[in-house]
Amino acid sequence: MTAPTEQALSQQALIELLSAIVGDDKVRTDADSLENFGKDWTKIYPPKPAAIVFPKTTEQVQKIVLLANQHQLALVPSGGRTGLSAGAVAANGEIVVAFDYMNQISDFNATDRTVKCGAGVITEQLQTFAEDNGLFYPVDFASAGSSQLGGNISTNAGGIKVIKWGMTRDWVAGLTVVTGNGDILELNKDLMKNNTGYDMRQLFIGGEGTLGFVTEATMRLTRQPKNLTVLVLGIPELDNVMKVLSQFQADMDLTAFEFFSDKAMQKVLARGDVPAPFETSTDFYALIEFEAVTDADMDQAMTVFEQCMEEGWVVDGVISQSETQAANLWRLREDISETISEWTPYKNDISVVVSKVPPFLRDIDEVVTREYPDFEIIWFGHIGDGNLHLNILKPEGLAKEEFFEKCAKVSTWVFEIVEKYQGSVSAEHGVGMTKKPYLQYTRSAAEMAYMKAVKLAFDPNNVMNPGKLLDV
Ligand SMILES: O=C(O)CC[C@@H](O)C(=O)O
Ligand SMILES: [Zn+2]
Repeated sequence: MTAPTEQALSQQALIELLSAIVGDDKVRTDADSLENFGKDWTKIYPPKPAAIVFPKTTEQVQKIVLLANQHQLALVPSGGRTGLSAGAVAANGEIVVAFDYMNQISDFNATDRTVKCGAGVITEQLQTFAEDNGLFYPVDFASAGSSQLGGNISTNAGGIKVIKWGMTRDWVAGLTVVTGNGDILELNKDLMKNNTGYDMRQLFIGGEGTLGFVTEATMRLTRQPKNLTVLVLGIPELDNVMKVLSQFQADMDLTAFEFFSDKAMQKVLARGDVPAPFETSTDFYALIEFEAVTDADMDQAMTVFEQCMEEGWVVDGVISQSETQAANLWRLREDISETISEWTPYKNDISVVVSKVPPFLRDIDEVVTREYPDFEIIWFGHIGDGNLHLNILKPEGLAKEEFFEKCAKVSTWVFEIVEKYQGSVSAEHGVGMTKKPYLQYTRSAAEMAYMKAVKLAFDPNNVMNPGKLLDV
């Protein structure tokens, strides 16, 4: 459906054509909107979009894409803009397609346990909807109050419950997308079983809007968990965190297993919003969550905790006795990212298979402590999934550019270790612009050539989020 390419448009003509599709009041070019909708949480690249457009239907998105093909315009999809890899940044005069008005929840089906969501539905909106209907949407993260489903799907967002419930991919029953060619595709039609060849739905999940834009999704829901209980344990040696994980997993079904360093926790505590978990301070902490359905579940957790104490892996611990206590313990972990954003952190979001975490972590920690003697290093993450967040904090007096340059150099060594362990340079935050130069540490040259071919099949004129994920 690609239309022939025509002359470049003047700004005025562009606004008129966009307004003809979505209406005058759904196109914005004021300075505040350009600044706000042109960037995500990375804040590295100065935003410079040409216009922000707010479609209300899939057909309007299709018309915008056809227009982009006709005039060689670049489109950037925009959801809650909570991304950390600059996947939704418009720094080069692009048109931002914001999904805020496509936020309807409809077609709830209690038998199939599915519900249809516009791309602009906020994660928390879906979580609340599920709860109101006696069900549960389990993909959760600190930014659930502002992230949108279209963005979650396009980045295959993970979060804090992946160990039990998986990533966003596992909850997408069907998708409506507009491809870079301007075709509307209904992918998988919400089926549980559908072995009819390539599952193209999966290409759009985690595709970062480079093949097309997700406009609607049917999401799966599940039963509500019962009495989620949180344990925080003090673990002096990093190596022992994984021993604690194995010990708990041998006997229990966990809904989360997270870790954070004392340095990370001290930053959160310094804000004064949440109390310390216990008096002893250790270099590392694990946060464990499980369903305490019966007294036996609680006894089991206590038995494993005592075993870990006897082994000397754990020196202190606390268990939540109420939902409020559980929520406060979670804040020790969930507030880290936002708290440290004050220090303009250089972010790494790396992963390996769980069994390789201890040597992987040791190798990387050695490199970063050697190479960053003057920088504060903050470790935390979803260690139960093999996913570590390594944040390097910028010292106060150092210019941002110099800091990022130094970090990028060390990144290469970090990613060589990632490659050696066959890990990922982006476990859950996506590639966007920040990780694009490092994709080859995780993807082979042959894989990347196929990825480019796929991109061009769906988006031959490279109008969909160009410059993100990979260059074509
Ligand atoms: O800021 C980060 O590095 C991680 C953010 C998020 O993925 C988290 O797990 O809190
Ligand atoms: Zn994370």
